[in-house]
Amino acid sequence: MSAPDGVYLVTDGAQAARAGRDVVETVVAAVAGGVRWVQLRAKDAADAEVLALLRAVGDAVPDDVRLLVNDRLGVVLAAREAGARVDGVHLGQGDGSPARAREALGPGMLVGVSASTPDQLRRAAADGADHVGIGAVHATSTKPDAPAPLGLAGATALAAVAAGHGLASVAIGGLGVDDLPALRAGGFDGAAVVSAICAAADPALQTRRLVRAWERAA
Ligand SMILES: Cc1ncc(COP(=O)(O)OP(=O)(O)O)c(N)n1
Ligand SMILES: Cc1ncsc1CCOP(=O)(O)O
Ligand SMILES: [Mg+2]
Repeated sequence: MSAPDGVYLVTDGAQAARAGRDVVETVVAAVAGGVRWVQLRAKDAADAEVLALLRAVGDAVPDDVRLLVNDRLGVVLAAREAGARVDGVHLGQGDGSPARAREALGPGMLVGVSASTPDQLRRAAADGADHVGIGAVHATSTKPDAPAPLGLAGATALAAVAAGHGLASVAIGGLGVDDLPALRAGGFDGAAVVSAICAAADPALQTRRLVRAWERAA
């Protein structure tokens, strides 16, 4: 299974609704704009709703789009058992054991872990994660309990530590088009965004801008 690369969409249903869309429409627009990595993040939804959303998104996007689920290993296991499309789970520091997720999912699925310190990166690698979300890069109103902003320099220093442990890395937190060149040049494999796409008036166009900024930095 591959590791995240390029622009990675993390969904937010409330932001999408405020912009006049649902999550499936937002994901379809982002995929039309070039996104190939999507994480369904629905903090207040019941597991059954997340599973239904996963099925709906899986039916709506091409096979080369990777689909991960935020926080909920149980939903990933249920989806796999039911034959629904799903590629892995993303776990934060308080979301349960990445080692248990790796054991349950086996080597063929993705385990992403959030990290904001070198020690968290070291443990993520030891626990069998294949990639990490490093942040928050900047302050963000999407996640009020996000770790303190690392800044671009602090985040890229952690991307180098992640690479040293054999982990792919995506940056996250307050990211926009202007951040992407420095993040890519600084060694990140991808950049994860929530509001830049979910709250955009035209999510396909905004995704194209993000993807172009990432590609130009190659
Ligand atoms: C790619 C990516 N990186 C980091 C996070 C944050 O995860 P977490 O710290 O568990 O916070 P919540 O998203 O669960 O609120 C992420 N979701 N994705
Ligand atoms: C989920 C998450 N984890 C760290 S910051 C963050 C929120 C990122 O949202 P946005 O891209 O809107 O700043
Ligand atoms: Mg979490």
